[in-house]
Amino acid sequence: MQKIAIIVAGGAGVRMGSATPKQFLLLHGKPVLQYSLQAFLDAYDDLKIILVIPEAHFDKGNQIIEDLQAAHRVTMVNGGETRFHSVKNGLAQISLQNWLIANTAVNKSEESAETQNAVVFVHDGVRCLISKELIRRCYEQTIEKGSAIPAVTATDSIRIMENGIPKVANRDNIRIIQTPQTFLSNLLLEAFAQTYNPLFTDEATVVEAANHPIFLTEGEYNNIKITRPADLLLAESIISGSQQ
Ligand SMILES: Nc1ccn([C@@H]2O[C@H](COP(=O)(O)OP(=O)(O)OP(=O)(O)O)[C@@H](O)[C@H]2O)c(=O)n1
Ligand SMILES: C[C@](O)(CO)[C@H](O)COP(=O)(O)O
Repeated sequence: MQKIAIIVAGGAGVRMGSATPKQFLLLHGKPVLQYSLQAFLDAYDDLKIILVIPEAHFDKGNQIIEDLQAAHRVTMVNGGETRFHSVKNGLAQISLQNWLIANTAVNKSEESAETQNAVVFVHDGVRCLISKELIRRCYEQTIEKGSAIPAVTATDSIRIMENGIPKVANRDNIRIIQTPQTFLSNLLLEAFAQTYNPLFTDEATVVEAANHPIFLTEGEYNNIKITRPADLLLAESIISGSQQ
């Protein structure tokens, strides 16, 4: 089935506190975002990427695409006000490019076009340690169940605040959610037609709000989201370890 990855890198990186948005900071001499793109390009030869970044940084995006020699596989679009709006901009590109239309004309007088399903991955550009194995696991499960949301179990003790009181939670029941959140395109396109709700923190919440179940799959502890300066140091040391 057709494979499309929407890599969202449209944020400002406020928590990182750096003038350059974190997706463009260097990790062992290469931008964080470059690692994320590379993993998807390597996972499947026939996968296309929609890269969502702020228009003001298109020059940086173009440089990354050139360094990866991937201009024929990557389309760049502008970011939105929130992550939800950035994903929506990416999804709009799928329709604009007619990627889901298969021409099934039997003869010229009876031309008809059929909409096909694709597998769409939505990935945080700043989860730069994503593995090919996880991408492939998400693809396989999506074909089988319609979605794949990577998740890992909690390793810290967890408490939930209830009216200001920290109540202990059974951490065995907690799952920490990652990306790539992966869906059949018809499910995702329908869900993203909804009006924005601030409770939409990821694609799974959007799809559930459209009354569709979502299915978790095993995530990876190394698949961290670069959010604060310490995450950058951790990623650097994980990459150093994997190169030895
Ligand atoms: N309007 C937005 C906001 C976020 N993102 C992307 O969504 C991913 C996860 O978001 P987060 O870590 O929150 O990134 P920022 O919004 O940049 O960080 P912060 O909240 O600290 O400003 C990142 O790859 C980010 O670039 C996006 O594409 N468009
Ligand atoms: C999508 C996500 O990475 C799943 O864990 C997360 O919800 C993004 O949150 P952020 O606050 O926008 O970084």
